[in-house]
Amino acid sequence: MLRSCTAALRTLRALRGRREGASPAARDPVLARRWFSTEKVIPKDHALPNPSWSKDLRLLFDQFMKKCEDGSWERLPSYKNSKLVKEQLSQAQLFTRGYEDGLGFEYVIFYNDDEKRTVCLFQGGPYLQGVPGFLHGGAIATMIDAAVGMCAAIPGGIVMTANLNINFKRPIPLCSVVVINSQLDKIEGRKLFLSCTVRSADEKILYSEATGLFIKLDPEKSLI
Ligand SMILES: CCCCCCCCCCCCCCCCCC(=O)SCCNC(=O)CCNC(=O)[C@H](O)C(C)(C)COP(=O)(O)OP(=O)(O)OC[C@H]1O[C@@H](n2cnc3c(N)ncnc32)[C@H](O)[C@@H]1OP(=O)(O)O
Repeated sequence: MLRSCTAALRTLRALRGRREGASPAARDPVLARRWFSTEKVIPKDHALPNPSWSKDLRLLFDQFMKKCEDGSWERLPSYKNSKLVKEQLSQAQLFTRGYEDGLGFEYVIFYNDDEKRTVCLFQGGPYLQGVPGFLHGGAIATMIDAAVGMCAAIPGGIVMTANLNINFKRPIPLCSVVVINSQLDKIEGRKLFLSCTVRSADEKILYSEATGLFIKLDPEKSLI
């Protein structure tokens, strides 16, 4: 926990330096080459270890990567930007990927198609603080929404959250690692019903429980 917070603070200091100093491209030759290059930039997959990941997060990540070897589990890649909105809103980016490494939402989601469930390994960084030393409830809700949402979107296609019910049972220490287990309970027409639990990395503490209703969008209906 201490190490991941230290890594996050290092990123913070680097960011402060960035505000005071020259442009990022001027300081970083790799970034500068990309900036001026006409080559197609391959988007960065954020669901992979980075230096801010704690030992617990890496350990769990390695365990799930092992489970992926027989094909029963699959690691879901995760990108900041969506091609769907690029033309209208060039600055749009996924809320959960909007922070520098280690400061906000560090997570990876694995999916098991046979069991219709996902496991999200999540480390909430120092920018997600609510009560001092603990994660903000809104940050927990966001991560639950994203994890349960992926569990709904894989079988359901384009879905939106219609209802999310959360019981916060214990506060989650900032920078700790939690495991969000989500499962699809039933489908009724366009409605997908899901449930999830948020537990400590050793599974001993139940932090939160939630249920969610996701609706498959009707292509005939406009969203606005
Ligand atoms: C645009 C998405 C693009 C996806 C791109 C993919 C890119 C991938 C990238 C990253 C993934 C990240 C995942 C993040 C997940 C976050 C998801 C969100 O936060 S989403 C943001 C937060 N969410 C929003 O902003 C959503 C805002 N809400 C809406 O837009 C609409 O209410 C709706 C689309 C949810 C449903 O509208 P509509 O299609 O017109 O549906 P009807 O009225 O016809 O009802 C159909 C059935 O459902 C029932 N029912 C409906 N609602 C409720 C309810 N609350 N309670 C109970 N029941 C409800 C209703 O009774 C009926 O039942 P029945 O009669 O058939 O038995």
